[in-house]
Amino acid sequence: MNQHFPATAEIPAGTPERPEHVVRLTELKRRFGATPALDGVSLTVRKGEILGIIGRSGAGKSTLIRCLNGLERPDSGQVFIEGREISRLGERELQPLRRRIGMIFQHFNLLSAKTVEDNVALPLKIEGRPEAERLARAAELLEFVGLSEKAKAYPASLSGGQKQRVGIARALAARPALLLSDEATSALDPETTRSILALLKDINRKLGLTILLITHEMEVIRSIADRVAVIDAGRIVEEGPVWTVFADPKSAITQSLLSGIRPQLPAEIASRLTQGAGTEAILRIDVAGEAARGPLLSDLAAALPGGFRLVHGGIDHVQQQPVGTLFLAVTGADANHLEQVTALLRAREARVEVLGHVAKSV
Ligand SMILES: Nc1ncnc2c1ncn2[C@@H]1O[C@H](COP(=O)(O)OP(=O)(O)OP(=O)(O)O)[C@@H](O)[C@H]1O
Repeated sequence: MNQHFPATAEIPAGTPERPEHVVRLTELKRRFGATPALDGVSLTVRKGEILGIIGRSGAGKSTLIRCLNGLERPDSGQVFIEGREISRLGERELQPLRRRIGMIFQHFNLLSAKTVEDNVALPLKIEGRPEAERLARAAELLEFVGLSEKAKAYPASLSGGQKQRVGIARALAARPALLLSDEATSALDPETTRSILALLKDINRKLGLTILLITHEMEVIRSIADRVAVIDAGRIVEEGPVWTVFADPKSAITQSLLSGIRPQLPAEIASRLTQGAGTEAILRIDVAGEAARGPLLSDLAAALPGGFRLVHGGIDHVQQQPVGTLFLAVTGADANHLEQVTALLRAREARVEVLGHVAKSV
């Protein structure tokens, strides 16, 4: 049942597709009138990984998904699914390829007139599988998502989290190569979101299934993604392992998307900052990985005879790596002192910025 599409003659010579690339997009462009919904997107999703694509409303996420499942044709560029170029295929040739992508949606998209087990078995019915096989697979999947007792229930009697579990079971029914999650937790409360994300992580680990996660929430990326690609105005503006992007976001849009979950200078201090000298200098220090494992604060204490106070911040863990931001108020440090401290921190691969001064103790 777990069929793989053979390499085809349609793959241009000289660009051998690599089996570890479940999805590969090259310079994808799609314009609606004057709006470039996709403006040259190149991206790969590697076998077994969870790739998160994050962007604000209008960034191009839906257009990207529609190009991936062949509902939208790009103006230019290519979409490879398991090594097969799909962007020019006709509807009939697309059908079996679409089945290689299991999708879950924000509003679950279950059929209300069908029972839970029939919803789960639907992709197999479409494939023409015999009933006994369909029901056995549905039972297996409902057990996996923890909903065996709901097999005969109808979607209306389920909670949002349960509906999404059914959606996930249905997406897995035909043993896809890729699970595509389109804002799958956006309609759920925080606790249910956590349990659905934990289930997706479990699916990735236990089944080795590749997951492409589309979201506008950094918390979702932080929880389960291995890699993140940030999309803005139809372009991938930043891409990398989640913890490195969290530790050192390069683009303004990534910084802005992270502002809700990374420590920020408290507004009451920010409003009192001046660039002239004052009694206390306010420093922002960003550390990650090895730099966050060293005795940074005791080194700082030794270098700052006037002392300092931690006014805000902390160390978080992203992909088991420490990633932290600290805001310090440094007392009695002249420009010379601050330069020495800055050099010391940079030597330890911390990023440091003197944000300004405050006239009084904060
Ligand atoms: N069929 C269409 N006709 C005209 N403009 C479109 C069409 N589809 C998308 N767009 C435009 O393309 C841009 C990208 O839209 P898209 O829906 O892909 O973004 P998105 O990131 O999915 O946004 P959201 O999170 O709000 O769904 C937007 O400016 C949108 O208005």
